[in-house]
Amino acid sequence: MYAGDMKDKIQNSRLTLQDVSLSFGTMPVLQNLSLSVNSGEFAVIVGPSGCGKTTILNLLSGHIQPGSGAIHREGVIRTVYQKDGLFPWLTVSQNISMGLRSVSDAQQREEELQSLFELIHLEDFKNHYPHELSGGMRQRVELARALAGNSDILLMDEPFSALDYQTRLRMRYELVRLLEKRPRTVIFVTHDIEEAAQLADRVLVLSKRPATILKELEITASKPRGLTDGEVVKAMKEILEELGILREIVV
Ligand SMILES: Nc1ncnc2c1ncn2[C@@H]1O[C@H](COP(=O)(O)OP(=O)(O)OP(=O)(O)O)[C@@H](O)[C@H]1O
Repeated sequence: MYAGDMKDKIQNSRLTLQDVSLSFGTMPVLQNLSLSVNSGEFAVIVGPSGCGKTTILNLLSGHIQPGSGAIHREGVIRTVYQKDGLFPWLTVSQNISMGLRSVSDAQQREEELQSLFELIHLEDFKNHYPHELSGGMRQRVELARALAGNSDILLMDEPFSALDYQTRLRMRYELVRLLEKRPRTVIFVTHDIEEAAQLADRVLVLSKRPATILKELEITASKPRGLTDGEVVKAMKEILEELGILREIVV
């Protein structure tokens, strides 16, 4: 699937959890949780540590099954995690090609690979191995692999949290730029309130475990958003308030 067709195809990528409950042993992690992510939407999930954010992504990807409730998914899902998911024994080019296995035509695969390299500006590193790249470069390769071929939905679990602050800021802009070229439906988990406010169309603020949605915050400002843009600062304040963090710091 190529950029031109993507806007149409993305119309069909929806994700829904309906009344989902899940326990690990006797510990309830999710209780009657419902949420829905629209085609082309960038939804960010924030919430206290251990409240069930990764569990929600695992349910959405189909890695685990709910105890009760329904999950509805339409579209090809790719995941990007915090931990470097590249195969260390494969070159950058071979790693990205893993995302192109469904493209059967060799020439089409080669063209797509070339276009992905141009997109992430790493043409000179095709034959390098992951350990020869910086952390930010490795995450760009991860993004290229996730955006390769016919994916529709990206599930991203704290993808930038292992990077230094400046690289994280750059990666936010990079992600916005890449999604402009290759639109996807995104569900993005983060602890970083700035990141949420700069990237999200909608922020879902979760409660402590068992997680419920405390607040849904729509952010309509155009992207890329600056860190000190009015809407970004306002959203950060609202998220912090909802999480009870602003109150704790002030007290
Ligand atoms: N496979 C599992 N078996 C047992 N317990 C689990 C399993 N996976 C997660 N848990 C527990 O479920 C709860 C939710 O975990 P989860 O990883 O979804 O939280 P999280 O919100 O993503 O946390 P963090 O923000 O710290 O990454 C935690 O208490 C965790 O210990």
